[in-house]
Amino acid sequence: MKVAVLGAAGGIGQALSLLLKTGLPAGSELSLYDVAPVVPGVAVDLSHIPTDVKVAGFGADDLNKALEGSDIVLIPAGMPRKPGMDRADLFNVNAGIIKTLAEGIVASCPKALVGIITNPVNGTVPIVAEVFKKAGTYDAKRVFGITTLDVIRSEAFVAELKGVDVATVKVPVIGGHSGTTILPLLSQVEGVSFTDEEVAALTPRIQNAGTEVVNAKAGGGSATLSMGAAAARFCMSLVKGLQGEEVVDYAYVAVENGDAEYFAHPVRLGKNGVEEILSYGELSAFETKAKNDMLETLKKDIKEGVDFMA
Ligand SMILES: NC(=O)C1=CN([C@@H]2O[C@H](COP(=O)(O)OP(=O)(O)OC[C@H]3O[C@@H](n4cnc5c(N)ncnc54)[C@H](O)[C@@H]3O)[C@@H](O)[C@H]2O)C=CC1
Ligand SMILES: O=C([O-])CC(=O)C(=O)O
Repeated sequence: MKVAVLGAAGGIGQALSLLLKTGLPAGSELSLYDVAPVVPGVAVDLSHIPTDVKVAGFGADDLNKALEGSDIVLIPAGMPRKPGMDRADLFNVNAGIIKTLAEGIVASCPKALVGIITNPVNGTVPIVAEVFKKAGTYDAKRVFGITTLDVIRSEAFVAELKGVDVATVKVPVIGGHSGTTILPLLSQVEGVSFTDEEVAALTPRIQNAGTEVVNAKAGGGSATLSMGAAAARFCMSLVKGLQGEEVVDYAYVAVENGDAEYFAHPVRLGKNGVEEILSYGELSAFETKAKNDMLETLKKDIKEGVDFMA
């Protein structure tokens, strides 16, 4: 199994790479790529951890070498937010970065499963899909926007609020990955119930959790450690799927006849990436309204990504 991390020298990239060095199956290869000159050092540093995962670092000119033969490519490359910015404000800077990296994937590992972390995820995922379509290598089953951070935050906040063991909490989160497009389905959380007031307070807390971190870091970036943990967890789901295990996880994927062209759903993962897009089930009246209210924003975000490549 070869996993490439593009943007590996950044805040997310380093945390994620550490978790993959200690968590990938024995015999795996971890390929670290970044334009920052520190990346070979990150690889050397990680290589001193005694696990059976081989690490190599690749600088700016070696994207193709970094990607060659990759089964999974995770992309946390690009600029993070500062206080006062929305994720959408990152589009102009990050769209070009994502396009270049997607072109590298076309050239070097067109069959890889690709997990996109770079914001705004609502728009960067369509860019990657459009690059692959242009090249004739697009397979909707292999392209994922990673929304796992919304899921793990929901688990943490629900466990905290209800005083239950966090290991037992499962919270479906659908939609997109910014503001109101993030829709946690609290009505479907098993074993606990919420008052209307709790739903009305917890839903926006989950939706604004990224901003909570951005403000607390006071200009020093956005979530990196929790995102590293989230991306590592999602990567392990992809790995298990590739190894033939049946896994269900949440991700922002292309859906036919869905709420929008891309929408986070529960998906059954397997050897080809998405084996099946599962229904998100029944929504409460609160969730139905929240979903209907956010679709215009989500569709606009998606269109921005598609138009960038037109
Ligand atoms: N999907 C999600 O839930 C989340 C997404 N993010 C997003 O992830 C991205 C990265 O965030 P951080 O790691 O905090 O930023 P960072 O600034 O710490 O790291 C970004 C890295 O990307 C590298 N980079 C820039 N252009 C590149 C290129 N063309 N090729 C390869 N590497 C390149 C930089 O050199 C840097 O090392 C941001 O866009 C942020 O908004 C952040 C948190 C959660
Ligand atoms: O809020 C941000 O800019 C980073 C992010 O996507 C998150 O933490 O969910």
